Amino acid sequence: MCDWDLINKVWAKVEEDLAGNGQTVLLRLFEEHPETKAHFPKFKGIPLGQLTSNADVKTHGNTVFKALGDVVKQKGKHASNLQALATTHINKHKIPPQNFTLITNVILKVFAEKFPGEMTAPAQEAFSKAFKAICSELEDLYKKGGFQS
Ligand code: HEM
Repeated sequence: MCDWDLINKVWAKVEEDLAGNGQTVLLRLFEEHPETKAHFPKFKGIPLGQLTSNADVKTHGNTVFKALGDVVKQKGKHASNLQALATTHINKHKIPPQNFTLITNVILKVFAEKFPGEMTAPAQEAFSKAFKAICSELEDLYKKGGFQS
């Protein structure tokens, strides 16, 4: 069982600057795992240094975090949210599933740095468990969706 109430408590803090926090995560993902940037038609041709001031990164950060917020607010009943994400990321964006593990690990790290007051040890544990469950459910959906890398 995941402690979704604890996760939602931290998420309320994240929402104080949803776009900015999403932007930080995307930039950190591109910095730590440069191969992930190549999956984004809008960003792949732009050097990382120029992306820090790119408004589209912030807009996409907001899009990603809005969708992730919709997942955490379901408190576990997120099957239809994950199905929608899997469908587009398999068929339209063609993102290999292990990228979800990369981004969720980056999110954990960024939250621990940015929100030390909220990201207590139990909160970190709750996020870690929830993200593992979400990534494993996405992987199952990828298998069912016949993902071809
Ligand atoms: C927390 C995990 C993630 C969430 C919640 C998320 C959410 C979204 C949403 C809501 C969209 C727009 C609607 C759609 O097409 O479904 C989107 C688009 C996209 N996502 Fe994700 N995503 C996640 C992880 C990733 C990862 C790890 C990658 C690649 C490394 C990725 C690559 C893309 C691309 C290329 C697009 C299209 C961007 C464009 O409009 O130019 N996503 N994502």
